[in-house]
Amino acid sequence: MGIHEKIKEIDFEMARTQKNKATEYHLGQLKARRAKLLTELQAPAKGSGGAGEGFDVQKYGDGRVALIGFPSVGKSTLLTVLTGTKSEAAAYEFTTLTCIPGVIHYNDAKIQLLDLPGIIEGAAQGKGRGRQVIAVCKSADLLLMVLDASKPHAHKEILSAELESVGIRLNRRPPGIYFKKRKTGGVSVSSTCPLTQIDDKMCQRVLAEYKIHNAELLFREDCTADDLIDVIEGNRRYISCLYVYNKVDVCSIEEVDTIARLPNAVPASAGTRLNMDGLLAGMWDKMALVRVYTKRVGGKPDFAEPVVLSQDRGGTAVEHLCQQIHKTLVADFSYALVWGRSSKHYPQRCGLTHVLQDEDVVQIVKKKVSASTDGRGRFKTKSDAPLKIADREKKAALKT
Ligand SMILES: Nc1nc2c(ncn2[C@@H]2O[C@H](COP(=O)(O)OP(=O)(O)OP(=O)(O)O)[C@@H](O)[C@H]2O)c(=O)[nH]1
Ligand SMILES: [K+]
Ligand SMILES: [Mg+2]
Repeated sequence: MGIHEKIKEIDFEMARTQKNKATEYHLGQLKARRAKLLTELQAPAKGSGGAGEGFDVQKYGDGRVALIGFPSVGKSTLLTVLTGTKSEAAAYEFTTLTCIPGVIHYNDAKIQLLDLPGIIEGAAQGKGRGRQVIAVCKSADLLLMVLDASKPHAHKEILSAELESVGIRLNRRPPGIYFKKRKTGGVSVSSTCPLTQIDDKMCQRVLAEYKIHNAELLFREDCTADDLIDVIEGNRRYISCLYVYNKVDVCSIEEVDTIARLPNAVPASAGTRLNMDGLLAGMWDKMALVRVYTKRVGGKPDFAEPVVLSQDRGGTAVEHLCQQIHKTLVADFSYALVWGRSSKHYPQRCGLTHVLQDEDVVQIVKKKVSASTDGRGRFKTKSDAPLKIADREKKAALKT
């Protein structure tokens, strides 16, 4: 029996099992079995390398945003409008067949936008170019799920379910569960809050499905069996998503108003350039990029080209700033002076762990390099330093 049939069989069994106290554990076990099969299904086919021909696009800029949606919802039109890179748009489905990259210049940052072929129900199981599209989505920092505002809103749920089934979690954080396998001692479950959706027995049944009989579990939230499965599987991608309801030019004012009130939703029309600013602003907020302006001793901050940090790409602490500037800077780091939203006083003297905020100005002070070392210290030759002091004394003597 193939994996698809096995999944279908489990779905059938889950559908016909009544939900009650007695079947609860059995259902939990089935969920785990299903999750395992889905993971198996995603394992790359033998011999295939990365995302596939036409989809291996190099990362560029400070963040990557992917356009995902059904065919002909206006993804390519949107790419062309936002980036100026032309991606063929037409009234027939599957106009786009590969991954087309463009760049958005916004708030001094460069954001890579990727146009992709339309995907359809069943994409997760390999329909159309589903697999390749999903692989690209997994590499993105933000997804723009493009929906046709004039079409049934159920499309959003169908697409979300497809992404869910390949381990992508939209607008969610990893569950607050500490999980560690042990050699002996059985399964120990503890929690820092009341658990209303899962108990010891359920944990044991789910773990047993993964042949784990010794483990420590600590719940920091009121989690479900699905959350536990996500943590055990460990391969989930937590990605932010904006729902772009395109083609609102053909909707009534009332419909646009309803859309605008939905969470994470942006009404827009790429064809008529409606609310492109709102879309860019929404994107910027979701990406939570942190622009840091560096400043040399005695100089002005470099406001032309910020170093852009993000939680999705490593982190936003001083340490991450140093790593982005130069690979040896962390080793040479003494302290940083920080002006801006993250500092309590101007400037604040900070260490490597200090978390920066958007538009902070930072001056990095390196450890004193001994004068005899190479050119990266303040003094090039041994004679430099004493000479400067002597100069200062000479000046002072002249003044008096
Ligand atoms: N009315 C209206 N039509 C639009 C809008 N944006 C795009 N279209 C039209 O919708 C059709 C599909 O646009 P595309 O940009 O090719 O859509 P796509 O999602 O890239 O399609 P595929 O690549 O085939 O998946 C084209 O005829 C566009 O002119 C819009 O805001 N309003
Ligand atoms: K199209
Ligand atoms: Mg297209």
